[in-house]
Amino acid sequence: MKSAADPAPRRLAVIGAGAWGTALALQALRAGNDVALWVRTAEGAARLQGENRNPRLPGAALTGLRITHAAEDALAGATIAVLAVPLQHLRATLGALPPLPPAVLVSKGVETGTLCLPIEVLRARAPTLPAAVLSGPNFAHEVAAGLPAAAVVASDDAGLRAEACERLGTGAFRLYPGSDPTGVQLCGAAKNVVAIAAGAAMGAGLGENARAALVSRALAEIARLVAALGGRVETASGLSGLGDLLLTCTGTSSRNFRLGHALGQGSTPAEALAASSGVAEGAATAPALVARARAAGVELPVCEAVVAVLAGALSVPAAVTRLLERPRREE
Ligand SMILES: NC(=O)c1ccc[n+]([C@@H]2O[C@H](COP(=O)([O-])OP(=O)(O)OC[C@H]3O[C@@H](n4cnc5c(N)ncnc54)[C@H](O)[C@@H]3O)[C@@H](O)[C@H]2O)c1
Ligand SMILES: O=P(O)(O)OC[C@H](O)CO
Repeated sequence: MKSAADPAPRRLAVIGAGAWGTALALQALRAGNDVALWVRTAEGAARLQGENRNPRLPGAALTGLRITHAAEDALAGATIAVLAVPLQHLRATLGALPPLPPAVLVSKGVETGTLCLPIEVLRARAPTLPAAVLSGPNFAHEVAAGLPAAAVVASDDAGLRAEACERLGTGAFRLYPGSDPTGVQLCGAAKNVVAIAAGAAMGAGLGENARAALVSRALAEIARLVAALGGRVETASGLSGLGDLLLTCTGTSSRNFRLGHALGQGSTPAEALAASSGVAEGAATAPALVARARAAGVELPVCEAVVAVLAGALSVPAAVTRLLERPRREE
């Protein structure tokens, strides 16, 4: 029973009610927060309130969440905002929100055109707001179900990363504080592109050996990119790098893997994108990631192959041939 001495639960707002925002809202509730979940449209909010379930998360009841379309209500009194909209919509969403409390960004990707990472998109709106990124091998439906999982919460702000780990973590959802937000964001963006490549390899029937080789070489290119852009090489072998590559390049729940699989089986990019359910962030991120890497003088052969396939400039078999014919260097 709650005693008079128990502090009131602290408020936390989740902005975005896709699969991941909803799963994290449920997770924040389990961790003891008073949670508001902001839904983009009034119709969407009414549907979630009425049905007490999110169609993107079969089986997860939303009991206990305050679901609202009013951003002022969602953010009133909140001491942390979890920003969970797809990266390509983050800038527009932020532009329509009232002032934010310290933010935890959970989108993975690089913005088209600006080539910004999530925290850089936030900086355009709130230049000095404390910000963290949460990333790791996390399928939303498993986190929503309370199954064991881990992620890193990385920030330059030691107070925020500690608070976010405490406010969003539980025994089953193990959050590690980290101090390399640049590396974590690059790993989270790149793994979605690599998952498209892995899916394509499997869809084309190239076999398990080919996938393992592809993912290992992709890990090397991610580590080079992280180092070139000021992150730490070790981050690539952590939860946001190797951990998420393992999940997304092998788990058939991955939308990015499924998109690649369809390409490998012979769908055109337009057909594969039209058939994909939810947001496969790797598709929009691939050209932006490659452009950002090129600007830093870094070559990303696997990601560049994905860009060419998605643009319809190269078939999956031709992309494989191109990768196999590259001059060999020492590993
Ligand atoms: N689903 C996962 O398992 C998972 C896990 C970790 C990270 N992520 C990341 O979280 C982010 C959100 O993914 P998700 O899986 O929750 O998305 P989703 O595919 O479940 O839902 C898409 C969301 O985007 C919203 N949306 C559509 N058009 C919009 C617009 N114009 N402006 C603003 N919002 C719009 C929809 O309302 C919906 O809430 C992505 O960056 C993804 O990479 C997802
Ligand atoms: O379904 P995907 O490919 O967007 O992957 C979801 C998460 O990013 C996995 O960590």
